Amino acid sequence: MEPITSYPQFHAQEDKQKIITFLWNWFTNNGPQAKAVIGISGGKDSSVAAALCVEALGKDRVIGVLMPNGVQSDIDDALCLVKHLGINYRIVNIGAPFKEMLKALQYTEMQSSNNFFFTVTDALLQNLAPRLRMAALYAVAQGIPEGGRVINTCNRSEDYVGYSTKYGDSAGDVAPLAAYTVDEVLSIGEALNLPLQLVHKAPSDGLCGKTDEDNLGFTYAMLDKYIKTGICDNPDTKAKIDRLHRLNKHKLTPMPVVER
Ligand SMILES: Nc1ncnc2c1ncn2[C@@H]1O[C@H](COP(=O)(O)OP(=O)(O)OC[C@H]2O[C@@H]([n+]3cccc(C(=O)O)c3)[C@H](O)[C@@H]2O)[C@@H](O)[C@H]1O
Ligand SMILES: Nc1ncnc2c1ncn2[C@@H]1O[C@H](COP(=O)(O)OP(=O)(O)OP(=O)(O)O)[C@@H](O)[C@H]1O
Repeated sequence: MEPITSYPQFHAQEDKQKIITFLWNWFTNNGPQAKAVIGISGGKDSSVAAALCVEALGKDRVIGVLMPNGVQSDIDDALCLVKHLGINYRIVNIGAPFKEMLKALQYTEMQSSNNFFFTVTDALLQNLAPRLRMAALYAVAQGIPEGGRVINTCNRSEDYVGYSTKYGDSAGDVAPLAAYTVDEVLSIGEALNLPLQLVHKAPSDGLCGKTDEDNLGFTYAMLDKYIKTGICDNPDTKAKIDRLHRLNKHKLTPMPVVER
């Protein structure tokens, strides 16, 4: 995905319908009885992705999984969404496994030696919760008698700069939003008549208390414009976006293998 000058036209209603048809076709070919299993954070991406699955498959084939890490201050937003959509949901709290894994890693840190130094960093911990959520989603999908398929909720803007945890929230069986930038996802959310407080909630990783835009150091408006037009008014921001894109390309490509 490079910035492109001939970016595809976008019409919220038409693209909404396009994704719904895509999901219907994908499930028909890859799990005609299967349910869509989706992590519901209460933010816009999971809300929009879940609503699209409901439109494509009907509410009885969509399972919301709420996965607080201990206590989640905005869990009411996730509950609001599942109730708005009328989908079945379960709460799988990742707090205990997170703590146990942290303990095991801290023990590994204590064993650090000159020839194997290891520290439990904030960055490492921030990616641990998304990976535990991925494990929970695949477990739920496998435990459903009809089978489940895990819905990836990443959008094009996040993917462009690698703003996701590899094999964490970047995982999934199908990615309905990956062709759409953040502003387009917002418009699709509005076209789906989702509660505005969810669609317009400031995106945050739910990991370190900062918004995505604080973490990235630029706004999604700037990023979206750059992806669509190749134009970035601020040279420092352009350099930052280009750098993140280059460094994170590995998240979007299949694992390299030896050619024989
Ligand atoms: N060149 C390369 N080729 C192949 N693999 C490469 C690689 N460079 C790193 N790697 C591998 O990738 C790993 C690093 O990737 P990763 O573990 O993902 O970690 P990383 O990219 O460092 O961090 C993920 C970023 O995404 C943000 N995030 C995560 C989850 C959700 C959201 C959200 O708001 O939606 C945001 C998070 O705040 C953080 O800024 C390395 O440890 C290494 O294993
Ligand atoms: N507490 C949670 N419970 C359930 N799923 C979660 C939770 N946190 C994150 N997820 C899942 O991981 C995805 C990425 O989450 P994250 O909060 O990091 O950022 P996001 O890309 O802004 O998504 P969203 O807009 O849905 O919050 C979410 O879309 C959701 O599917």
